[in-house]
Amino acid sequence: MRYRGRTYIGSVLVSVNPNKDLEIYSKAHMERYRGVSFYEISPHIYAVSDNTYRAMRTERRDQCILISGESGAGKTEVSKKILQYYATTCPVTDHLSTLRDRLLQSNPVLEAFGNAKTLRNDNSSRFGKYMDVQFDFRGAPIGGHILNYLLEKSRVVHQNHGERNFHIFYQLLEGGEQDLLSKLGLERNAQKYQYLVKGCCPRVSSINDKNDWRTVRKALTVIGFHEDEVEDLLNIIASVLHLGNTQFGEGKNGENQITTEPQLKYLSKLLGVDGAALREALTHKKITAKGEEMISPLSFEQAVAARDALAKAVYGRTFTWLVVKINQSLAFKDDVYNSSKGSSSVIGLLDIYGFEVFQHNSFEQFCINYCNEKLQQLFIELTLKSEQEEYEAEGITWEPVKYFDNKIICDLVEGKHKGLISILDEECLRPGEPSDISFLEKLEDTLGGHAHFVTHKLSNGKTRKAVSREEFKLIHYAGEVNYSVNGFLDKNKDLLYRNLKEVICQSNCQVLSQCFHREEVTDQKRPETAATQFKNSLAKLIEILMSKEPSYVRCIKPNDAKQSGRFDEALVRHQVKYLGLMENLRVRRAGFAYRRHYETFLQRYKSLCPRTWPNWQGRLADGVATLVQHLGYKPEEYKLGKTKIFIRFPKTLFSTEDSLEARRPALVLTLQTSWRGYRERAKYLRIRQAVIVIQSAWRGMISRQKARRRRHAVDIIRKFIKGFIYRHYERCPENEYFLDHQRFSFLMMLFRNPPKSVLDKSWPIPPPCLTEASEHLCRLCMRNMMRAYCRRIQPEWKKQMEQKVVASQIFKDQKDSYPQSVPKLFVASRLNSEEFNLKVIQTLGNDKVKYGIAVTKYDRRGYKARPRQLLLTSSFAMLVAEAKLKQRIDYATLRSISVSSLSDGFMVLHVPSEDNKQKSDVVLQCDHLIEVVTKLATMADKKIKVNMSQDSITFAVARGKEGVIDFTSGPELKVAKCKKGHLLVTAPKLNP
Ligand SMILES: Nc1ncnc2c1ncn2[C@@H]1O[C@H](COP(=O)(O)OP(=O)(O)OP(=O)(O)O)[C@@H](O)[C@H]1O
Repeated sequence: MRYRGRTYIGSVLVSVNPNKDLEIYSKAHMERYRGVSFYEISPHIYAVSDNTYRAMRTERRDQCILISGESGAGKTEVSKKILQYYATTCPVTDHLSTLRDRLLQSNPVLEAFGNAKTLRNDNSSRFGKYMDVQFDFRGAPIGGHILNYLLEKSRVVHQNHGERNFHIFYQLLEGGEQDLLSKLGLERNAQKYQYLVKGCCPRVSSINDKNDWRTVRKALTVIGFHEDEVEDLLNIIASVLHLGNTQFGEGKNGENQITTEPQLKYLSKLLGVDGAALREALTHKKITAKGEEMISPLSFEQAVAARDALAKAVYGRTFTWLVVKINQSLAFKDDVYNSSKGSSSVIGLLDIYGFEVFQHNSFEQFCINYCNEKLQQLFIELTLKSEQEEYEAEGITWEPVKYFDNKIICDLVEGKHKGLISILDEECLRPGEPSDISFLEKLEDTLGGHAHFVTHKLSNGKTRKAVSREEFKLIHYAGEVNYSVNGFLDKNKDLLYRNLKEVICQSNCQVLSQCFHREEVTDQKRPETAATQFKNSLAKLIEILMSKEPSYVRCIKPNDAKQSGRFDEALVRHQVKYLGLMENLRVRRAGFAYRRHYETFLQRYKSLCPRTWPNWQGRLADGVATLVQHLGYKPEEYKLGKTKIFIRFPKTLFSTEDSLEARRPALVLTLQTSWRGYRERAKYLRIRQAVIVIQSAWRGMISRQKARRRRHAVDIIRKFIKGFIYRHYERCPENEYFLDHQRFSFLMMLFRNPPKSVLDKSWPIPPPCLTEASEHLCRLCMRNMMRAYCRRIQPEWKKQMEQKVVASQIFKDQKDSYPQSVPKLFVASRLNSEEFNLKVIQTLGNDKVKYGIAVTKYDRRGYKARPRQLLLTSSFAMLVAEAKLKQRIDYATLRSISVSSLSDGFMVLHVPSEDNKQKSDVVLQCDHLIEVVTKLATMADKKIKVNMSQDSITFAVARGKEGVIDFTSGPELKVAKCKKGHLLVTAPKLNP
């Protein structure tokens, strides 16, 4: 055996109670065992805890740890250490830390109410406990659930010598504040309470009730008990003590009555029931006979039994209520961890009473030992039997290991009809006067001859002494135990008189009303007996355990004296034997430490061999063979069965696990790479898909836009064509667009290219529909321009214009040289200027004609001159004077001027005279004929008539004679006298 009292058989941990603190449960120790392979480090409960935890996480299978051993072997301690390990090493969040605290704090509460000092163990669990710890997918504890089994209720009313009642009573009396005790009607002295003095052992050196009280009170708060609930709970505890002190005695009339009134008062107050009803119920019973209810008084013994039954029932049900409340506070909260619900896994911890053999064994020991038989059966099923059967089934050559199969004992206890429990139930239920002795007789009748059942009557002379007349002996797998049948029937029936039950059902204490349902009183159905209930709950427990992967911790008690360092070999040998450790060892030695289905094995380790990675295509067995060959397994290290591989030594599997661990980073990298690639590819595809969608939407939009434009264009073209066809019609739907457009275009054209000046006569041709408007517009435009022009025009320019207008009126289309004269400006001083080249060309006839010009007044402004006189400019007058044409001209008589229509510069001023002899016209040649004539005409207020002659001009010569000037056009200007005596002027032809 390894140091510090621990070793493994296969994966079974054998733990020896050191009975002292070993200082191997520190946080540092937990860290040492965390994630380390089972066999790499010295055996420890933390190794089992960690291994189970890792198995749960890697294999995703629910696990359970079965802790077994006899009372005082250290089971409860082991289960606490396991819980502590998970609480410390598992990942937790804020919410989970509350749960972790509750999980841990549930222990002191359950121990206070369910543990007691026994002869074998100062802190013996007097109930069986199976606890499920639920973990989420991250491995964090998220919930818990406790199943409790068969509380040893009889301890409430009776304890063997040297033993105590449940801890909570002593804790309350030792630790409870004085106020609290007064309120509960209690005294701080355990000796005062009948239920606490039976074992004569109120104080135990290893137990500090005062401290434990504080721990329990704190734990109740942490778990979430409401103050009212705690108050109710304490009331119930106190009421049990008061019940114990409730005494009966004979009344005046010889009837049985309660003699302790104060107790009754406290009881009615603490239990929240009517005092009189309770008094009545404790001293009378209600019997229903032939449908009629009758009340009959109880005898002294019956009243004591009824009182004790009430105390046991109240305490027992309160304990169950306590477990229910703890479960509620540990419950997995769906709403908080909804996401992880589906992926949660469970580790179950079974800490159940060990095999018990006392001096005096009763119904409780019978149930406890039956439970141990069942667990041994499970152990056999899961390890010894199934393992050997498996080798056979898998075709592995195997030398069977012999072991004792305790199924025969289980059947003896639980068998239908012929089982001990069935017989007990039958006896309890049968009419007549069944008794413990009649039960024993029935057992003898039915089970007589069974190899594992012995009674005084059935045993032979040698062994008869070992079994008393009121006992039966069972030869358990762990040893022989004598059970006294006394109390078997009562304990099995677990009956509470109906009227007592009715009273408690009326209680206004919240906890009691949850423990005692009113329907119970009315329900006619017989309740299940305690043994049957226990049998059924055990069957359920076995079912739960079977569904999980088990790990075992076998606890060994080294000595009965609870001493450290003392090893009682006989005692240990006995435990080793009954725990089946030797068989287990033999099977393990001869067998294989591990087995895995080919598929599981291949799936887990295929990455270690290039030929099996990533997928093996052939038969699974071939794949596994290839894999183990690659891993270098030696032939003695493994065997291949029909569906599984069997690995003999743990170290082989661990080295494979180590290889997997080493390979893991690369695998993770590969997975990460593939995943990232996959994710990016998916992202890319998504983007591409999105781009395609956007593109097609965009293209669709563009195409639709184009199509819309085209359609619009086509519509317009169509409207244009139609409009064009109907352009001459009245405005109608067919042409309205066209006309509008024409109108708009025309107006826009005008807007953009309006006539630049008044001289710009260009005007766009309007569409027919706008002809009239166009004319109006044109007129308006011209008028506007002209107005503007006129506003801008200078006076000289105006004068010029007026003269030009006059010139045009006279000469336009009349005289050939007119067009050339238009652009030439009239010079204001023309008539004064030298350029005014005026000379007398000819005087007709021989006579010298005297010409005279009467310059009556010279006025620079000209217009102001006397209107009746021809006003000539001085230079013009000078010229005339120079030409010695001294002639008096009465300009008022100058009625006409004759000019030819050709381009010559000749003009004849017709000067009328009364005197024909004096009369002579003036013939002048002038370069600026048009200007001169215009000015003369203007000066004469346009009353002068300008004759335009085509061929010839006749003029008057003095003395009544007439001269003629003939005009002809030729290449150049020529003046000559022709034969007829006419003056012939050849005017040059001008280019148009
Ligand atoms: N690992 C341990 N280290 C130190 N002391 C231990 C250890 N295990 C057990 N003990 C001591 O042995 C006592 C009994 O242990 P425990 O209550 O766990 O036994 P048990 O097997 O649960 O007994 P029962 O079946 O009666 O409940 C403890 O109170 C403690 O003093």
